[in-house]
Amino acid sequence: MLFSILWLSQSLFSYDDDLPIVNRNWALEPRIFSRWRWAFGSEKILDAAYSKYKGRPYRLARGDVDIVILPDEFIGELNKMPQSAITSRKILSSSMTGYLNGMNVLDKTHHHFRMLLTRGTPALPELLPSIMSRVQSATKNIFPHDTHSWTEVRLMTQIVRSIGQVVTLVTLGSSMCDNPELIRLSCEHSTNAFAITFLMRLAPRFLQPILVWLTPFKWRLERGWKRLEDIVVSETQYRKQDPATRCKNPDLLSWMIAEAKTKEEADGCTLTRIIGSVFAAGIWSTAAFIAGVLTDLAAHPHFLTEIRQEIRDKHERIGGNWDALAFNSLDKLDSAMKETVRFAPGTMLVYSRNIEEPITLSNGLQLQPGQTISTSGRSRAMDASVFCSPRQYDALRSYNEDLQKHRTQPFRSIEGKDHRWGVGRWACPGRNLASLLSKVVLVKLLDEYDFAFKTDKNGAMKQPKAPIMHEFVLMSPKATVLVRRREQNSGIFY
Ligand code: HEM
Repeated sequence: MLFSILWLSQSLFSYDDDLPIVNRNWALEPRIFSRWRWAFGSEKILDAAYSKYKGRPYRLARGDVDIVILPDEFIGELNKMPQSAITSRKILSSSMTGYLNGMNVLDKTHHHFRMLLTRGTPALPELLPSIMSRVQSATKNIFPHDTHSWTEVRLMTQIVRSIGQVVTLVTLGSSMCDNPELIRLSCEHSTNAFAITFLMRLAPRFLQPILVWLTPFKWRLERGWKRLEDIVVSETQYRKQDPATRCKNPDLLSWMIAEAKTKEEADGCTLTRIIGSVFAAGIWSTAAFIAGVLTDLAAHPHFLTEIRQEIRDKHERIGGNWDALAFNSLDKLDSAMKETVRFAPGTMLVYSRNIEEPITLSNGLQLQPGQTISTSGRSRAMDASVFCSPRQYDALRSYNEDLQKHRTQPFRSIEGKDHRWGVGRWACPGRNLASLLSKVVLVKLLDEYDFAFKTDKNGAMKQPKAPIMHEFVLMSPKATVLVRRREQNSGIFY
């Protein structure tokens, strides 16, 4: 009898598509085990699955959801599917526990996505001088001036503030982004939203709505949402009274009001949620990425010297007048950026999508509505048949491999061999901003400062590494480095 019940339940909880299942030991295993194994061992799980099933689809039990992980070859045919058949909305928001931190607005709209790409990207040259002046003053205020001794700093804490100000500039405009309260709010918002995701993904879904209130992050986040709503709703009302003149500024809020197609798209509360979600998506990821490039280069001084020289030569050639073209023609720095993101990609699972209509892939695999698919960007980035000696850091890998290709597929491009921005129609809409902004910050910091690491008792350098939790790879807020202003720098002044 017991065996019959077990057999029946096992059959009910199994799939009938014969895909191998990874990270679940038996069909009835409580999902919490998969959650915890994934939270703390995702890198090993993906590596083991890739060596076993390379080139074949498999099903990954993440604990919160079962995801069909597809090999790269299928991305091309999936990209050709209509938007009604495959979408990124729900899975992005549920992976970020949007139902707990308010990012579930991403379920309902793609208005911000369109605006960031179709309005934000073309506006970058116009926005660049404002971005540069904010980075200039933030650097002066945040980083030490002493050229003789080293100061220990929490790298992320410093960089996040600068990035928070620029993302606020792009989302709310120059009239609002210098408000210290708003800068603090944007940074804290991003931190609290991620903290909730990281912690709550450890708990079963039914307990999350209760447990989340036991964390300080939820209370802080809710206070932040309230304050952000006050600011954004009143600003929205003000701009809506006269969109022709008050929505002329190049910022996300203005574009979204001016080009809203429905009443809801221009609603102050919806816009608050969208702005908050863009803070969460853009600030921490960009700051962590910049911190990663700096520490990688500091740990490999021969690359750092070469890249500094490239910056210095460019500075002289352009007579100190940095513009988008100058930033985008730093080939060696661009190559180092690709290499850092290959090791620390923000998220190891990319191209996560929900299936909305039945799809049959060219290998005969049937994808059903309600299923979730993804690809393992991490496995590709560490595949020796894609990247030679993949576990070795080589800042000039892309530059030396094929300079022509490196230039036609720079860091900001979605055409690269790895999937740093995701793939296809729904790849990261902030990629052009993230790339340009990172270069503005890196040019200034690499030229003007030296970075070093503390040593342990054996004298070995302690380079801070981005820890991995769940599928996320992000530099810790507690990571510290030693910083010293360089006596000999090019005097780059934005
Ligand atoms: C180095 C920094 C960044 C990295 C590595 C990064 C990477 C990614 C990735 C991999 C995705 C998922 C794409 C997919 O599923 O195919 C994504 C989504 C997203 N990113 Fe970024 N991103 C960065 C910076 C930014 C910035 C600066 C912004 C905005 C100002 C931004 C806004 C977004 C948004 C809104 C989404 C969700 C898109 C949706 O609703 O479907 N990101 N990002």
